[in-house]
Amino acid sequence: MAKQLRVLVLISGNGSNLQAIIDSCDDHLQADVVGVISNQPDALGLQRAHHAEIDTSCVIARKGESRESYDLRLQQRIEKYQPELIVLAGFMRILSDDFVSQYEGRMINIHPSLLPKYTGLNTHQRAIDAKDTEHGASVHFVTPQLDSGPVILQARVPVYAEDTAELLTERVYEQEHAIYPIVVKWFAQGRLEMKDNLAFLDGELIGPSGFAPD
Ligand SMILES: Nc1nc2c(c(=O)[nH]1)N[C@@H](CN(C=O)c1ccc(C(=O)N[C@@H](CCC(=O)O)C(=O)O)cc1)CN2
Ligand SMILES: NCC(=O)N[C@@H]1O[C@H](COP(=O)([O-])[O-])[C@@H](O)[C@H]1O
Repeated sequence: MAKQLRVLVLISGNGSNLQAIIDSCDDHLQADVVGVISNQPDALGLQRAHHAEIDTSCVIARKGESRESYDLRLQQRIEKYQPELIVLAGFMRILSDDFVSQYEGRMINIHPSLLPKYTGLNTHQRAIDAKDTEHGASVHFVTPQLDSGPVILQARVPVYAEDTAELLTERVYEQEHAIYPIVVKWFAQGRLEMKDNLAFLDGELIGPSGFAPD
């Protein structure tokens, strides 16, 4: 069997993106999810990991705990898994600069918007309120500035006049579940890297809207 990339997934909730990555892990993806860490003990994603016989762990914020203190505990837990790639999959905590610097270039996130539009939260409702006709999802490298790391791959969906945030969320989810495993595979194949806050696939610079096939 080809060498499998050691992937650690951080979650906070449902875990549908985690599930998409688990479902795509085989020789084809050349990656193994070696662990799942949640900051929420009741995250459904933990049950998904357990069902897939993947080791799980929780790092729960303590009352009044500083961001840096939490992140140090998170880092200590992460190191037990010796991951080669860290995948944020609905991980709903802003990570401190020191933490990000430890993993920059081997930590990715999926965000439910066409970055750089709509960083932060509540992206689907914001797109509807703005009467956008297009929305989507972005996979990007994680950098200290929130949702501002170099974009790797995007997927676009139409926004309809009658859309609710729930309808749009489901439409975006379908695309998220398609693109995240692709990016994990690219990383597993050694084709993806981040240099000088830019993303490269096969040595070619990836543009601001992500990889665009010829
Ligand atoms: N330093 C970075 N940290 C994180 C990044 C990043 O690019 N750089 N990506 C985010 C993921 N994310 C959106 O994709 C995101 C997660 C969380 C928040 C946020 O405002 N969190 C609040 C708490 C919100 C809550 O508990 O519901 C907070 O941490 O204070 C915004 C965007 C992951 N981290
Ligand atoms: N800013 C981070 C953020 O909003 N991420 C979003 O959280 C959801 C997690 O769903 P999941 O737990 O079912 O994968 C996904 O839609 C992801 O794009």
